[in-house]
Amino acid sequence: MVYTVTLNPAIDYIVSPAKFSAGEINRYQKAVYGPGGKGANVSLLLSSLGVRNRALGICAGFSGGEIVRLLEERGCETDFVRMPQGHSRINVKVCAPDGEETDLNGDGPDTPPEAVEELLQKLDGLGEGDTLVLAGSIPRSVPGDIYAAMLRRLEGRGVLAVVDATGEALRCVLPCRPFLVKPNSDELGELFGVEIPDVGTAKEYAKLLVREGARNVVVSMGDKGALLVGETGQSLFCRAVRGEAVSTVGAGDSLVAGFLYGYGLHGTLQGALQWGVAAGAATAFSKGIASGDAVKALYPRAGNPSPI
Ligand SMILES: Nc1ncnc2c1ncn2[C@@H]1O[C@H](COP(=O)(O)OP(=O)(O)OP(=O)(O)O)[C@@H](O)[C@H]1O
Ligand SMILES: O=P(O)(O)OC[C@@]1(O)O[C@H](CO)[C@@H](O)[C@@H]1O
Repeated sequence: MVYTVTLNPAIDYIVSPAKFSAGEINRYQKAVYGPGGKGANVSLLLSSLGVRNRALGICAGFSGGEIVRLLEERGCETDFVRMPQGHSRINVKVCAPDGEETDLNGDGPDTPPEAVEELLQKLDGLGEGDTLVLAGSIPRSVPGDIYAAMLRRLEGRGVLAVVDATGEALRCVLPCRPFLVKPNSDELGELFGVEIPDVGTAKEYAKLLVREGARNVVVSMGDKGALLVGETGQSLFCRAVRGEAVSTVGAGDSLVAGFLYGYGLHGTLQGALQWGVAAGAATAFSKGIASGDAVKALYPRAGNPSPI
């Protein structure tokens, strides 16, 4: 069973004004909103692809209740810790007509140690055959090494760990030997204080993450595609599917969901990467997270990942 953890879930409110300029009143006609936060997005797409999973996390207030309701409405099993104070964030995504996207992501509610402890206890039942996806930002009030603490708690239980995090939260999980980490190229660059202009440079720095302990690293590179570097030294590149992007919000999370779906289907990293790239594109080409059917329809257009 796959479990996703979203410590800081959100309602994503996506607007596409006909014109957008900072400092002015920008009017929009229609908005699309849905449950968000990286782990929740992975759960949404896995459910739509028919992969049984449970979305875990911590939420609060009217928005937290709505996030859980919307997830369940879309077929996700959920088990969130509900805090009595505060409210989960509402993240506003502005898609400008020129294709540029602006994200307004909140800090999220204060999250006390008791809420984190309650969540940790929910993880205690995981074991052999389970996959745990830890994805998204860590609320300010939660220790920055919480993902590493979760993985240490599960050590020796045969749980496959997937981590989509940035900065120190990512670095400190590496010694726990996660099955997969998925930085995008900017996040990988930030980790080493460098620019990642091309696939060759991405490969060089992804290898360093493998050396620090990651079993597999996927570097997502937006409309270029995605690179995989594995612990046995293999590296594969899969070019992005060509098409018109509508909103790339959640494309990285979709890549993670597609990767897990493909890995379950084929049992190979190659198959996993190809499904991941198809899923990322399916979400980039739609407003909100793509449906499983849209991913399956795009899969034949995703090229075979090839050694690089
Ligand atoms: N414009 C696009 N056209 C085709 N495929 C895309 C496009 N944008 C993203 N993708 C696919 O989705 C994958 C993930 O996208 P991206 O690298 O933007 O992730 P991300 O930065 O982690 O996104 P987010 O944080 O919003 O989830 C890419 O590796 C690519 O395969
Ligand atoms: O602030 P974080 O946790 O880093 O990212 C949150 C977020 O931008 O990530 C998802 C897209 O990947 C959205 O659903 C959500 O709003």
